[in-house]
Amino acid sequence: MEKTFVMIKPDGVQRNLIGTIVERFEKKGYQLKAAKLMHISDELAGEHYGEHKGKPFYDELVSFITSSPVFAMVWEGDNVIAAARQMMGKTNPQEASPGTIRGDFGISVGKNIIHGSDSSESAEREINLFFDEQELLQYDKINKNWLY
Ligand SMILES: Nc1ncnc2c1ncn2[C@@H]1O[C@H](COP(=O)(O)OP(=O)(O)OP(=O)(O)O)[C@@H](O)[C@H]1O
Repeated sequence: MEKTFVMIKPDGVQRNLIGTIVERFEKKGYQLKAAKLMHISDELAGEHYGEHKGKPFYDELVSFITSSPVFAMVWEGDNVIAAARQMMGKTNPQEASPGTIRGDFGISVGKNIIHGSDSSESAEREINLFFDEQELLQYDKINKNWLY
């Protein structure tokens, strides 16, 4: 089963959008494997956004993502990496379609509410950056107690 890393950025947390976003994923049938409200260190921000080092918006990106807590999650399900990107919408909220998370709530390309892994390689890398293996719920091991 595929897994992806999704993170509600400081603007989404501050605007009380955690519940709305989690609900959108649950309604699509994806399962939450792990979640935590956390503060990103400069070091973790540098690792997470390493591919953008040297770009004109890099400093602004790191200072924003470390400015106040984010809500980090791991979601599991068929095709969840591509599905999450589709649910998020285009990077620039002005170009994102209505009905997508960024289209409905994003303000600017910097304050665009949410991050989601863009490939299976980045999903694995990002999940390992933010979570320890034992933080991920193993549904197959708890299935006997699962009610629905
Ligand atoms: N021109 C820009 N000015 C300001 N911020 C930008 C700009 N381009 C990208 N960003 C920020 O950097 C993040 C990473 O950029 P990237 O091109 O990887 O977009 P993305 O893959 O859609 O976003 P994310 O990686 O957050 O899911 C974007 O989500 C956005 O917040």
